[in-house]
Amino acid sequence: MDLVRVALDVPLSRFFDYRLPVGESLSSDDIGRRVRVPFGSRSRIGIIVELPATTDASPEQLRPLEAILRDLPPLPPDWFRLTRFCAAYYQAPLGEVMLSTLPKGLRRTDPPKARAPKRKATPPAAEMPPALTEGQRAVLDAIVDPAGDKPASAAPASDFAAYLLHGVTGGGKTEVYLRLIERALAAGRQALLLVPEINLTPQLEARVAARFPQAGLVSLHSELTEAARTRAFRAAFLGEARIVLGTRLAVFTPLPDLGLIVVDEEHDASFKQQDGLRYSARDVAVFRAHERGVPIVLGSATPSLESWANANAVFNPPSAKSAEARPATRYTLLSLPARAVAGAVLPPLRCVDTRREKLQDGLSAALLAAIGERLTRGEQSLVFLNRRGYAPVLSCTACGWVARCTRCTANLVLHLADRRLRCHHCGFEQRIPPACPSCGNQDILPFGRGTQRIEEVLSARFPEARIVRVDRDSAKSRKQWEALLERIHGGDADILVGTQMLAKGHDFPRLTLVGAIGADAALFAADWRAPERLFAQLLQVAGRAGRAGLPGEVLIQTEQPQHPLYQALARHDYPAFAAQQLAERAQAGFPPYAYQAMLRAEAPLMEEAIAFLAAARAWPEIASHTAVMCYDPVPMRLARRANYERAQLLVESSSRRALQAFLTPWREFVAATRVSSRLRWHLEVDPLEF
Ligand SMILES: Nc1ncnc2c1ncn2[C@@H]1O[C@H](COP(=O)(O)OP(=O)(O)OP(=O)(O)O)[C@@H](O)[C@H]1O
Ligand SMILES: [Zn+2]
Repeated sequence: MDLVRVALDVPLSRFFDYRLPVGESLSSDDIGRRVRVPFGSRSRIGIIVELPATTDASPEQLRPLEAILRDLPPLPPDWFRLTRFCAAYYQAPLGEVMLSTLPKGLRRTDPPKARAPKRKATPPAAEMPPALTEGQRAVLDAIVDPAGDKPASAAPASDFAAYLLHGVTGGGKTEVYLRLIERALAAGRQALLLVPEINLTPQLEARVAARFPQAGLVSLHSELTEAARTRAFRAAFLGEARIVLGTRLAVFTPLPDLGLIVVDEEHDASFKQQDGLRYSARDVAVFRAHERGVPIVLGSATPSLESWANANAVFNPPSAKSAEARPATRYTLLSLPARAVAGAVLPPLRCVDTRREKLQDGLSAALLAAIGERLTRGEQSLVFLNRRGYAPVLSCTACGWVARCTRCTANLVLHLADRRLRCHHCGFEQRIPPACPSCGNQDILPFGRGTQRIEEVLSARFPEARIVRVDRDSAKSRKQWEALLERIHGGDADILVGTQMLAKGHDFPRLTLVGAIGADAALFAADWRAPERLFAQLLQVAGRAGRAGLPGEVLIQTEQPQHPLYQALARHDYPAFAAQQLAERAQAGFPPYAYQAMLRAEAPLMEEAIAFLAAARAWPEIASHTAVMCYDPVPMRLARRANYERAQLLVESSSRRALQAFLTPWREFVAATRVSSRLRWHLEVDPLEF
């Protein structure tokens, strides 16, 4: 009998066998093809993983396939290896992983009629590249040529090499990427360029397209329509698109001629998927480059400490708790120590000590004066505050009532722009009450400041200035975001007030002042990764100043001017900051000197969530995994979200291998536990947030 084994998008670690209908035939070349199969009372799309000789299914269970889809070539073996790796490493069911990496259009049993893609007009002539700076030249010389143009006999089995490109802000990393892409294209290969949030980088898209108008560049990200994403995926898979620019999900695109992977802003937390398959696209990209034998470049002005440790043997002291000796330098460190534009230097950065002065609506005299100077000179200023809304707290001055979310352990944020109170965790919203709901007092007041309030303060202070606020409320859609960017680029903005949306990757030539306010909170956050994130954010946002030859300046309002983080920042000294943080982490046995996984549970009652985790912790075989430390279940910091109480259980080991060896059987045990239908759980490997 002709048997077909199929992977399906179901939360089970197994495949399903079907019968080949009479008259159809398949060969091993068809492994990787999509098929439509009956499953329960419905049809589903699956992927052929094997043509087995025998099956455990009884003849009655064995149903015939409904259709073999031949609109695309079969998914290739390297894609199987990639998805298998992810399923094993991230402890997720293989079928679910495989199907979830495909665009929705290819997972539908009723695919919409494919429209022919709009023919693009004849591409314009390619833009001329600038002459390289010395730094860029040195970096490019150090990176192996992805070209497979060596004589076959001399070609090594693999061109894999991983580079960490540490380039100061404005150092010209993008030009390095473009030159690498050029080399890959010239060698007849495809290039994959991963960026954290495509929304934030229409500029990059335009730059790549202008440089390589013939390369059929496609973008892959979650904001595309289903049809557009399917089209882009096809073009990449068929090799028509020679450059793929995308967010984390693009890392799984089958690319027959892959020759280069670049991960820009590799430190960015957006590379980590926070639901479903919780993978790190950066880490998956490194695996993929290794597996395909192609070079990979991770770029950042503020690399993740994981990557920095991988590129610096010196930060891997043998004294670190690590049992498994970390391979000395797994990545080659390359750097761009100076700005690329002639005359552009890193802006001087100064802390404004706010203990010594009375702030005017949250703004120091020094910052206000500096903004005033920019206005006179016709330059732009950016006030950075990573908190959207008007104020984080609305409270009654008489009874102390505070507007809280009824569904979460969180305050409601006041949004004056549309007169609403909003929960930033669950999306709940309501009108602003006219009086205190608790005591009836009419005097309820906002406390603290968000971007809307700073915008209001600045427009009262500088009525003649054109102020543009950029945050997730003002740039809800990509269209709105592009309109704002256009306004800023067109010079129709004097003062920008924005969250981290403005910190990343932008190049505004007339921007010469950056002021950061409200940053201190992160210094004392309970999350031990908070300093790493704060440093990266501030250095990135500071890096927006003075990029085009006009001298820039950065002011940071703080009550802790002597804090080592700010001191390192003032010197633009990422290596010193990283060294200090890594020393602390080695001491405390935190990543990258330990490997972690987190089991989380949520249920209507905290007891249920904790009990589930306690049962997981009571796994009888736990004692035999001596290299793994299993902590006690605890409520999460945001203990309730959207009416679910949340708890977590951390497991940790100094050996990645030992952790993996523990997780696989443990997950099976956990998955087999009977739980109430109201309880949800997931296991996350290498969690970033606590
Ligand atoms: N070789 C060069 N000659 C002249 N200008 C250059 C050169 N390389 C890059 N530039 C310019 O320098 C500026 C900064 O470059 P780019 O945006 O690539 O920096 P980056 O390292 O990606 O910075 P960031 O991390 O801050 O985004 C850009 O305006 C770019 O056009
Ligand atoms: Zn809420």
